[in-house]
Amino acid sequence: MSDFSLSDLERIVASRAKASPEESWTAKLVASGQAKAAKKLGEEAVETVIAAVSQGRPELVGESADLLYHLMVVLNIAGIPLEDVLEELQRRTAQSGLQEKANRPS
Ligand SMILES: N=c1c2ncn([C@@H]3O[C@H](COP(=O)(O)OP(=O)(O)OP(=O)(O)O)[C@@H](O)[C@H]3O)c2ncn1[C@@H]1O[C@H](COP(=O)(O)O)[C@@H](O)[C@H]1O
Repeated sequence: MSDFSLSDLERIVASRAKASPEESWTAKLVASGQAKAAKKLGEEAVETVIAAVSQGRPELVGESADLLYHLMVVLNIAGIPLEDVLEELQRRTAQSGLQEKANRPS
């Protein structure tokens, strides 16, 4: 069981965002702006989908790691703490996803 958490990744991303773009992918991505970082996140999402439907377990694990890392970069650029996302997920535990879908205004 890994003791590495998304909070650890959030801290690493925040710290590396301040590094030089020549020595850090995170800094390079942050310097390139939200449009580029979000596009990269989208690519990683597609690669994760491909891994889920047509590749093996190691590929899905690897692409999922890329996806979560790039999501952390996008959240960092937007100034949204991981805590806000976790709070939203916690709020949603009050009802099932099917209930929420059924109660949406049409
Ligand atoms: N978890 C990651 C992580 N996952 C993926 N990547 C990088 O994301 C980049 C894009 O990944 P791809 O596989 O899509 O590579 P690619 O398709 O060749 O990329 P391009 O064609 O778009 O250039 C690669 O350079 C990967 O190394 C990551 N870069 C950094 N981290 C974490 O951030 C820390 C700091 O990294 P730096 O900011 O580079 O110092 C690392 O120690 C890790 O903890």
